[in-house]
Amino acid sequence: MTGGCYGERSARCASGPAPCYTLSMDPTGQKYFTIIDYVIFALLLVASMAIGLYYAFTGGRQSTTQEFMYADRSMKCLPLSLSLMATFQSAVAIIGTPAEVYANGTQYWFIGCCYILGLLIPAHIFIPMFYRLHLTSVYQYLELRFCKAVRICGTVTFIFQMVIYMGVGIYTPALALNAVTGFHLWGAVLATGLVCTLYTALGGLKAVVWTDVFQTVVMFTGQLAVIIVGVHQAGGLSDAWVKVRDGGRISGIDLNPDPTVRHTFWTLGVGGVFLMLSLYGVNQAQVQRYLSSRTEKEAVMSCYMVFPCLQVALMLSCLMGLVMYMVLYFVMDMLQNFPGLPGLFVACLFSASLSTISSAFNSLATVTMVDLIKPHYSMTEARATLLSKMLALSYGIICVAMAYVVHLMNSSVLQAALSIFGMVGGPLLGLFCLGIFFPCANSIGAVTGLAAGLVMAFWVGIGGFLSRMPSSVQVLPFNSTNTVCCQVTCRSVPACIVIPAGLNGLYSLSYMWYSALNSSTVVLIGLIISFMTGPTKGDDVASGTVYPVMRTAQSLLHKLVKLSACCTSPEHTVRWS
Ligand SMILES: O=C(O)CCCC[C@@H]1SC[C@@H]2NC(=O)N[C@@H]21
Ligand code: NA
Repeated sequence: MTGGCYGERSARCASGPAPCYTLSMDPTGQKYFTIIDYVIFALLLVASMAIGLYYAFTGGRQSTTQEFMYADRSMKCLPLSLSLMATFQSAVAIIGTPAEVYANGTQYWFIGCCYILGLLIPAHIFIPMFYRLHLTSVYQYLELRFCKAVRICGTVTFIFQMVIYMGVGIYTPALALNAVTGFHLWGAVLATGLVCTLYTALGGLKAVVWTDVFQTVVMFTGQLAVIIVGVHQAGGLSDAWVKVRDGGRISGIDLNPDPTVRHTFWTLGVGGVFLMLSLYGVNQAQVQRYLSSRTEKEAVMSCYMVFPCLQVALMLSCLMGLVMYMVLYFVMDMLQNFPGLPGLFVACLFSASLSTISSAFNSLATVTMVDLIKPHYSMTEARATLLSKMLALSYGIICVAMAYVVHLMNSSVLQAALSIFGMVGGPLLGLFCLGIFFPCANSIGAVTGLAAGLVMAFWVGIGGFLSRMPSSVQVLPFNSTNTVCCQVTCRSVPACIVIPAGLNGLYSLSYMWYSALNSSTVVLIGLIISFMTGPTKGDDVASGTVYPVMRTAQSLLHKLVKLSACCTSPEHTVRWS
């Protein structure tokens, strides 16, 4: 955990920029739950389970895949918008964002600017297209536009991305809880994984959406409670503001165009648009929610309504970073005098985690069934539904195993989660953009482009990670290249990786540009290969699978010209006599 201090005041705290809170702790440095905290935490799990069971034994009792995967396409925009927001608002955001704001100031808050285009483009391009194609999975689009091989590549890439992401999602809150309260790490992982797997496998998408709604309420309540108590403890709003301002936490807008600077308005506001498109435009978990809407209009409305939800979530997370100086340690100490509040905050943490990994299980089971199994094996509806439930169960087990992998990785959670999206979500976004905006792109170009995007993603992502590892590597200056040699600390024989100076620029690219870089790589390589192997003819493309960029641009231009003409025509000009 970054920042902050506990135990007796350390030298750094005395002189550090941020005021420190000396927490009275027992020698093991942990705070303990009171009984009411455990009750609140348990209530969250029981309530989530109850919602899952309710949808397992009511309505169609989850007896068809249409109900299990798409809630019989009966969902309304309000629950959907909360569920869309909750799906990618996990414990990583609840813990990582406040820690980010505390450690580096409020620059990260500018990521809110990318939500505008990041939701408008899905609402007006991706959702109408996917909805009118009556897709059963977003990867079915790839078969319609290209061929089955491209669909399978997209599906496998998505599975890879979400399996890693849900490992981070389930591990983060358990680690935080263990670090602060001594709660058994794997006990929390298993409890979360078990409850989540059961209500997802039994209740289907309806259960996932409605538990997301309930968990969002718990999430916001928990964060709000901590902020209110935190401001109160700091002596009220004005004192809190003074502490925060004097602590240098408020950052102005940073317009530095340098793409290697980690967080600027450009990396967050522009690079973030590509991140949002990869999540809210083409990610199966979100597209599945758009497709479960009663009408296309409800789906578009639910996308619009995500905007305020995300802004509130971002504001609460950033305010927590400002008001508290150590997310969990501080919470446990500050709330210690308010029995039940530590439990509420931990319930908030696990609500964020449950609402994310349940969406991951459900979307993974759907694409595995729809894209990988159903096209090859015909089976009765009952068997297909049972198999989907078994798949959700299996992904639950994989998720717990992934938590162990993440445990071994031990990197900063917020950046890890966002980097996964950039490294894997980016190429997928590029693949869909290649199909949707470039009619000339062909299947060979699509597959090659995706492969190039993934290679670029892992090369820059891992290269960047390695070149930033200060502890175990030492950069030895050479004339034109940097040799990065592992010291004896590396388990393997010290290997020397030669990084040409030019590449250093690429490796130090802000992780917030990964989505943009990787999606652009897919489009660029995809187009080059398509032209080299014979571009697709316009009329060979399946109808409804290409967005008419030129026609839309022309009609927009036409409207603008008409608008400006009518405003400047004589009968319309106001005479100022
Ligand atoms: O799982 C998490 O909470 C971390 C990933 C956040 C994904 C993106 S960041 C921009 C947008 N705002 C959110 O709260 N989630 C998405
Ligand atoms: Na969530």
